[in-house]
Amino acid sequence: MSHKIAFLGPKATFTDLAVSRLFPNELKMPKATIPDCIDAVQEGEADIAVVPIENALEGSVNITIDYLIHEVQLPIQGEVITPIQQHFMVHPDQAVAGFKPETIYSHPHAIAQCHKFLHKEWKGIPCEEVTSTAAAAKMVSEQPERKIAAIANELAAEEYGLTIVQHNVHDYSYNHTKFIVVSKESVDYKGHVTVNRGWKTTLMVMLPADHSGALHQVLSAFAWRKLNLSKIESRPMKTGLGNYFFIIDVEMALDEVLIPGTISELEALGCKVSILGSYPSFAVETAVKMG
Ligand SMILES: O=C(O)C(=O)C[C@]1(C(=O)O)C=C[C@@H](O)C=C1
Repeated sequence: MSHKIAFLGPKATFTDLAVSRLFPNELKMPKATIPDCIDAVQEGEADIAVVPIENALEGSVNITIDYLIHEVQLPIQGEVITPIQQHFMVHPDQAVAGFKPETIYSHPHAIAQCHKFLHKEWKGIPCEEVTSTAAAAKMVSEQPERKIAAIANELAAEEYGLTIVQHNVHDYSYNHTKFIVVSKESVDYKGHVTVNRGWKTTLMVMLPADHSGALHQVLSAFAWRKLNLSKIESRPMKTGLGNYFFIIDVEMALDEVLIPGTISELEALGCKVSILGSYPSFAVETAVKMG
């Protein structure tokens, strides 16, 4: 039976491209926002959600982290890292010499990945944030009479019939985004066309209040066990200024000794710890194009 995969739509977002690589033969279900994707899994409408969590230029996608911590607790069952290439595109009717956009539309992360380009080429032109890069491309395609542009990927230009005026407008050549796979059940990755980068375990750690040196002690619990951390990030608890939790990625699968031992040590320090997932990590090496 085919799985239903909720993803940040509409068709031809970067998330759509990531889904096509990881789950080429499953049924795709576009959703308007990241919380909608996660809700679809929680409510049983979809089996799996694929949502962006971190970009190499712009950092974390906070809504993904916050929604999984504060609203809907679903385990992370995988991650995939894909290259991101942003292009500047317009409706073919507007692709004429001397075109100057009145407004440029895209997803906030995409706009942030192209700040230098926007500052240099289109200083003073307002950028408006929409729910995804493909939503921006779709909008531009539906309003041929307006002098507007979108920043999106090549597939979105094809899908919505736009003309790419400038390719690769992201500010740094190493531009990759990490997407996570969220599901109630463990996920079978047979058939993926990606490189397996090993396993990871993601923990959420809340430090005890007013405990001097707590973060140092937390990190030592990993350090003396020689557990390699690939990410540590703090996010507000949303209970008061200065109250934060930490998301920690450990570069190994959940075992029976080292990670449980670390968690016991952290709990003995007064921390609250939960395991957000233990999962395989994949990478797509070349810019993705759907076949
Ligand atoms: O708008 C899209 O195409 C998305 O898939 C979202 C998103 C993001 O949230 O970071 C994904 C990858 C890129 O970094 C830009 C935008």
